[in-house]
Amino acid sequence: MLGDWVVIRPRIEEKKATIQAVLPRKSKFSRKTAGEATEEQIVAANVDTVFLVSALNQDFNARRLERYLIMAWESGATPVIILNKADLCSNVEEVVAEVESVAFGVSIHPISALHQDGLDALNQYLLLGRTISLLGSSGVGKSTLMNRLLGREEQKVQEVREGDDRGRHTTTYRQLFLLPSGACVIDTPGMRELQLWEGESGFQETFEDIQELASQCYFRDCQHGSEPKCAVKAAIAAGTLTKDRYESYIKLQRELAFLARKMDKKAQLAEKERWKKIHRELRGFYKRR
Ligand SMILES: Nc1nc2c(ncn2[C@@H]2O[C@H](COP(=O)(O)OP(=O)(O)OP(=O)(O)O)[C@@H](O)[C@H]2O)c(=O)[nH]1
Ligand SMILES: [Zn+2]
Repeated sequence: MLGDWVVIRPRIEEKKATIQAVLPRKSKFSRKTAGEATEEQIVAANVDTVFLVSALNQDFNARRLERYLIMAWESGATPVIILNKADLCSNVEEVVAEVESVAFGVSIHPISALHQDGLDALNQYLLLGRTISLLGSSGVGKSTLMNRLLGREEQKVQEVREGDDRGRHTTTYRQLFLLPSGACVIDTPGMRELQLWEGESGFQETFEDIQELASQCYFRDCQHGSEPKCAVKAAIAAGTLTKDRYESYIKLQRELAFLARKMDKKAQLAEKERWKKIHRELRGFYKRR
């Protein structure tokens, strides 16, 4: 898996190396496999820091950022928000304040990859042995930033050799870059197509403010509908919680619940199959007696 740390045994004469062991993963980015099946597909492993890149010349989309934050927290990596194209924005501080209001305690760095402004602030994440990854919509400047970090225009693609437990080897070309500082950057198309997957704990962290409010509702199982003494509704009325953010919370909650139900169904089917097989085997066993 892209990002895995492995123990290798060099075979000097053959100019080859064998993977002896894969170290336990600290974090993983996964997505649903395409299509109907809800299977987990790991896209990248051991990412320490994920740069959530957006562009300051586009309308800031708080809802999209919330999704990205969920994925980042869920993966086990630490999210850092990069606001690129600061050169095209006249109210950077205003936007930073707006971003702060949806991303509690997450570091925010306005930069211009094109003009190499503000990049020094990123050095703290690019330490020897650390792995970072870039996540963000098309056109926000991820490739430009990558090239700046690399200190060269050309992206070099490293070959990653993987083996599965059957010992069969497949060679896949993915993108893992080594920076001059000794940090690794993972830039795979897979990271760019991430979909929500089991975002439960990431969801809790992203919507900490609403969770906190909900804990103050009079009824413990308050649905924030027609219940009296609802802290969530009170906050919306008072303007301390925006309606948009609350609606986004509800929408993402539904999405996650839907995913959970789908996975549940799959688990039930698998259990049924398992019992069918056991019964078949038992029948065979009694017949033979
Ligand atoms: N003005 C300005 N333009 C930038 C900056 N960074 C990138 N760009 C431009 O934005 C465009 C898109 O940049 P890319 O680096 O290709 O964006 P990307 O996120 O890699 O896009 P995808 O590969 O489609 O995901 C290019 O024309 C860049 O020159 C910046 O800081 N300021
Ligand atoms: Zn309530």
